[in-house]
Amino acid sequence: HYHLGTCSEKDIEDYNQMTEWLLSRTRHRPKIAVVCGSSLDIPYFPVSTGVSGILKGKSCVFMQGRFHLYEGYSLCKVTFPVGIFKLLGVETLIVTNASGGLCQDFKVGDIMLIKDHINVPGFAGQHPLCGPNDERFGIRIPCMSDAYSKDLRKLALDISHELDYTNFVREGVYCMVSGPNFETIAETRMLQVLGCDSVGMSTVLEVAGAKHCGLRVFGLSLILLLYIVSLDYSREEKMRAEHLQMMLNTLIARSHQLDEGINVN
Ligand SMILES: O=P(O)(O)O[C@H]1O[C@H](CO)[C@@H](O)[C@H]1O
Ligand code: HPA
Repeated sequence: HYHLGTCSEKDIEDYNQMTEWLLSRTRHRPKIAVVCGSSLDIPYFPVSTGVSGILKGKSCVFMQGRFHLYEGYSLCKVTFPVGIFKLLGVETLIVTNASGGLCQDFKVGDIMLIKDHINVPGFAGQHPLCGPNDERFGIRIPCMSDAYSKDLRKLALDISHELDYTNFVREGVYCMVSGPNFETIAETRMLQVLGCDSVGMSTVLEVAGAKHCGLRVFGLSLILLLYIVSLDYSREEKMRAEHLQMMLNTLIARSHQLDEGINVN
């Protein structure tokens, strides 16, 4: 059932059943959940599959692929896995995605640590937390100003130094659009003006859900393509200013022609 809007009684029942089902089938009690976007593939896994296991000594649950709004899933469905993670006892959510670079300093292949986001569907009322608040998960109006854990970002930056990755690890603001088309040039310019460093069609809804239920969030975005619409108009502006001045001067210089014309008529 595809609907945009809040969770129904049935969805809440789904949460409980799914959690029970998962807990009964694995001895793992993961504290970390990883949503693998297009940038991170678990080999041999069909789309939107979950798996839990031990990675580097830590019990983790992974989700291969995710639900996107543009696929027709409801907002509730998109954030459903996050609620499940919470009920499973997860404390930290790691989200990854592939996005288009808007920041002029970025290069294709850069890894952007997400420091903040802009929720474009949210501006249009398409927000997974709209509707009656599910108190099991969190408060009615959650704070979103510190959605991406500062500590985890600091740790990631330290690690990028240790690994000698600093020339391609960046930090930036991720913007979610609903898709499914890539952005027009005018939209790209708009997003750049709004302070977005990259744009994609996911992640933000999951993060809003995660923040609502008190998960610590860390986000990584792989820059897959670059929008090369330059915002640097300074040279052109200068040229145009000269041209404008020239036009004005010429107009004034020739204005007698107009007067003469009027006089003639
Ligand atoms: O964000 P993930 O899931 O990585 O997917 C990204 O890749 C798709 C576009 O190629 C869009 O869905 C975009 O959001
Ligand atoms: O350029 C993009 N725009 C939106 N979504 C994307 N996902 C990967 N790249 C992009």
